[in-house]
Amino acid sequence: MMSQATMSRYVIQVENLDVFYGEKQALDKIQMSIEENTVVALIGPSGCGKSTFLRALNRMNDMIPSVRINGAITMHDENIYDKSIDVEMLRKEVGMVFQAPNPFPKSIYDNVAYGPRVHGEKNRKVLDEIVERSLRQAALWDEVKDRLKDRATGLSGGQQQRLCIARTLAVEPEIILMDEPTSALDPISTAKIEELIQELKRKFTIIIVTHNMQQAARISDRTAFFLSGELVEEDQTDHLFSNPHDQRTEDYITGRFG
Ligand SMILES: Nc1ncnc2c1ncn2[C@@H]1O[C@H](COP(=O)(O)OP(=O)(O)OP(=O)(O)O)[C@@H](O)[C@H]1O
Repeated sequence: MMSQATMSRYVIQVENLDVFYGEKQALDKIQMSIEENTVVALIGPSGCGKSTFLRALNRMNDMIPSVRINGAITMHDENIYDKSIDVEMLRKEVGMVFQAPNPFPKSIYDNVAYGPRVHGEKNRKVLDEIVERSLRQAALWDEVKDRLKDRATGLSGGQQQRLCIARTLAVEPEIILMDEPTSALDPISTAKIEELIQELKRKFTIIIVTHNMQQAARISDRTAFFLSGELVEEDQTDHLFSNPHDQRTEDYITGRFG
């Protein structure tokens, strides 16, 4: 056993990650270490590889037939690309929230209970507890507690996105990936999700793709700037925005291209 002091604070270590779609290289030798209980923002122009990087972290790219991956992503001292890895378990540990809210056409309750049920939970009392806890963690409980049997698709866009976050939390992940989770939402719903992210990082590690640099600056501890498949710079968010090391980062954050 390692002592507490020598144990890595990094929940994710990415080493020399290449991702190809057929002949096209989408990520080139990415190195990044991610500490627990932080929010990491991924920024960069369209097509630079942000979503590809995010999807590499829970092996969502595996579903695309032409994909080829080199390098390693280590979580808890295991390479998630090892043959022995149970991808279903990995996706339980590393949850994902998408750009457009995508609740199932089921009740609010059944959306949140979905994951635990898939993993074998049948006890109604336990499920009730999970649903309430997850909805509370997603700051949605008070708005929906009297209508848990209503269809999720009747909720507002912002509520649907918080429901999708609750659905992710229900299986108790360690890491939450978010791919532009507020880009389809109005400013008030966006502010609620941003506030929620600040709350969630006490318990989870959050990696978020955003096109919005103000959002990255508001909510993240660290920011990673990608360009043409390369990780140009990764730093504490306030440093990256106030004192970037690379000219390309400076050009991007000052709006010279994008
Ligand atoms: N399924 C796929 N098949 C082939 N090429 C793909 C696929 N997905 C992404 N790519 C290519 O890989 C590169 C990186 O795409 P990716 O979606 O990761 O970028 P991004 O930074 O997330 O872009 P955006 O901000 O527009 O979502 C792009 O050139 C894109 O065209």
